[in-house]
Formats: sequence, C-alpha cells, structure tokens
Amino acid sequence: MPQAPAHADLIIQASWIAPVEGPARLLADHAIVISGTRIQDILPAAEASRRWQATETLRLDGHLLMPGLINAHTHAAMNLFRGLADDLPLMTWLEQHIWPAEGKWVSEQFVTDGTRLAAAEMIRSGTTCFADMYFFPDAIARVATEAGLRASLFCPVMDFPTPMGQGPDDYLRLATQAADDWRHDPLITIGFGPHAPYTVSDEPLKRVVMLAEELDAQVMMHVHETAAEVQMATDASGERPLARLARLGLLGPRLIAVHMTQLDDDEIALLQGTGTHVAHCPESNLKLASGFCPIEKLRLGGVNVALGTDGAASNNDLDMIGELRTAALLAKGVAGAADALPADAALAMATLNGARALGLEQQTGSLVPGKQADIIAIDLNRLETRPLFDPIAQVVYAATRDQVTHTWVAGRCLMAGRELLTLNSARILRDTQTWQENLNG
Ligand SMILES: CSC[C@H]1O[C@@H](n2cnc3c(O)ncnc32)[C@H](O)[C@@H]1O
Ligand SMILES: [Zn+2]
Repeated sequence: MPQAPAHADLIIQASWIAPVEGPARLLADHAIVISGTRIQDILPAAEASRRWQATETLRLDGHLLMPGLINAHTHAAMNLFRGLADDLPLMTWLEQHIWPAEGKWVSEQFVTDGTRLAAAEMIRSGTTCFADMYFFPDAIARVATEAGLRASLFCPVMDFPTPMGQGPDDYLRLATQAADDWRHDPLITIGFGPHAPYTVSDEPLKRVVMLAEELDAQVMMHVHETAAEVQMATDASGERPLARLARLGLLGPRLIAVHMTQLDDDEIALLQGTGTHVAHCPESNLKLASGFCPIEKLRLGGVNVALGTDGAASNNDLDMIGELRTAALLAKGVAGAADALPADAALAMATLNGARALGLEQQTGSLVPGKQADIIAIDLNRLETRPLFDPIAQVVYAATRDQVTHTWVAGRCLMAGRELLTLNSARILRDTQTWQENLNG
C-alpha cells in the first residue's frame, strides 16, 4: 500500500542544491521540505511530491538553493556613514572621522534607522544571519526582529565614553542586561564585543572572560588589524596583542578574532590549539590598506575562518556574494597559489564556518534536515552566469548579489522575486535621505 503523503508547510524545488555539509557537494533536481522553522527533508524533486503534501510549493528552475550567507562581522548601523570618509588608513579614518561622527550623531534612532538600511541590503544580497558589533544593541535586536533576520549582537566594551555609556562598568552592565532580556529569543544571540586590544585594558577584559563563561556567550574583538597596532603594543609593553589576550584568558572557542592581518606561524598554531575563530574581512582590509590575513595558512592550519564585510563605512557595502569572490581571489594572490581557498572552501567560509564561530552550528550554516530553514535562492539562468559547468564555482567567481531572488530565515520568506516582504524600501530611502541631509548640514 502506498503511504499517504505527510504534511509540510513549504516545498522548494530547484535545479541545484549546495548543502555545504553532508555527503553530497551538489544535488541536482532536488527539493527542500520545510515544516515550521525547520528543514524537514531534502530529496529528489520527483519523490518530494509523492511523499509530501505542502501548503505551498515553489519551483525555481535554473536556481541554486544554498544556506543563507552569514556575515560574521559587521557594524550594521554604520551604513549611514557609507562614503563619509574614504581612502584613509584605519587610525586616521577612526580617530579623525568616524569616532567624531559617532560622538555627534549616534543615538538609538540613528542605530535603528542605520540597521534597517543595512538589514534591507543584507536580505537583498542573501545574508540570513549577521554578527554585529555596535552601540544600542537593543535597537539592533528590535530591527533584526522586524526584518526577520538572525543576529548575534556583540555589545561594545571600551575604556572610554561613547554615546552608549561612560566606561566599562556601564558597558558590561548593559551587555549583561541585554543577554538576559533576549535570552529566549530564537533569532537573537547576545555576546561581548570588546573593541580592540588598544581600546580595552586588562581589568575589563578579565571581566569579559568571566562573564562570557558565566553567560555562555561568544566574544568578538578586532585583533591585529594592522602592523602599526602590533608595533605600538610591542613598543609599549614588549608583548604582541595576541599574546596579551592569551595571557588574559581570552583565546578559546568563545573568541572570534576579527581581521588578523598580522600572524606568524606560532600565532597560527596558538589559534588552532585554543580553538579561537577568525573573522576575515578582506574588502575592509583592502580599502583601509590594513594588510592581508593569511587565509590559506589558517585554513590548512586547522583554524576556523568565517567571513565578514565589516561596516559599510570601510567596505563600502554589505554584499557577502561580492565578499566571497574577493576572499577567494585574494587568498590565491596572498598564498601565491591558484588552488588556495577553492570555491567550496570559500562557500563554507561564508556559511558553515560563520555559524560555527557564532556558536550557531546546530541551528544554521548548512542545509541539513533538522536545522533551521535559513536558505537563499540564486538565479543562475542569466547571461552573466552561462554557460554553467559548476554552480558552486559560478556563485563564488561570477554571480552578483542581484541574482539572489529569495531569502528565507527560519522558514519565513523575507524576500521573494527580489521583493522585500518585511521591510519598506521607500520608507528606508526617505529616512536615509533625512540622515544624509543631517550629516551634510
Ligand atoms: C565597539 S565596536 C564599534 C566601534 O568599532 C568601530 N569600528 C568599525 N570598524 C572598525 C575597524 O575595522 N577597526 C576598528 N574599529 C572599527 C566603530 O566605528 C565603533 O566605534
Ligand atoms: Zn569591525
């Protein structure tokens, strides 16, 4: 007797699926079955219609389904500073332009409007989860919720006053409060974001280590972004910043060290041995001329490397498809080897490795039954991506973000046929125009 089909909410059929994890690198003419927020099944399309009856079935011929992209490091609200200060090195950019602008303009409303602009850009370019490090994390969490995005929010910790607080006591109290307020939210995770070794002293860093352990939270920090950062610390104390962080107990699987353009072989072994993650932001590093992260050495050395854009004030976009291409090409140039960071490894960096770094591997980062349905569809049936020999290589080396047609997070559709379903583009453009006039005035 043939079995009656089981019920599901959504079936998405596509020409190809790149699960990123599991036995198959690519599945042709398969379907993903979704019930509630989760992936229920992945099976040949012909079998899916026999075994499952869904409220909605979507056929996406010529499309590739893949895990949503995970932006492992950004400052979403800084979208409102896009183009404010270009063609400058890191410390001039920060000290003479960005920090003064933040002191003048950053408020809860600024962060709300800037994050909304960023959320729209992220959904339109296939990002389903972002790791943010910025002021007023509650405002960021509220906008992420409104947009339907998954977010890991790293609450800032610095030695000095900012629009959000006077010093470490304020920042650590606010972070602890945010962790408590959002602890039951399925899409929001709270962590600690000590800004950088040169802005946070030993005492608050030790408190971050203790609190992160107590609250089972991840920690994100800009580390070894430039040679000057390492030189200044070494001149002042005789200790490289990474060695200092190791001495303070920060290294380990809770830490996501962002940038890491300065690394010797012993430091790579230290990262591997402690299980410390790296968030690579190639376009920001290139634009600020910060240096080159040795991706291939890290990858072959067994370090988990995730991919991020950094903020739009130093990138100048939040395009993870573009970042993927830059990362793949730059890794080859830096390693002097055309087989460095091959396409599949680059795709894993932008998906599964990000989930691993953020402590979200059980939930997202790959297309596996039981995981959350964080999925994107990319239309490869375009002149720019034909002929088509390998859909994964095509996404990494040839596709652009406007080919992302659909974005789902936890089974909810945030964009269909490039139409945003949770955010109002016209309103975002109006609010952004108002901020542009304010900042110009
Ligand atoms: C406490 S995190 C927010 C803080 O970080 C600043 N920032 C943005 N991008 C970078 C970067 O690449 N290196 C160092 N600091 C950065 C941002 O402007 C905020 O002040
Ligand atoms: Zn950053």
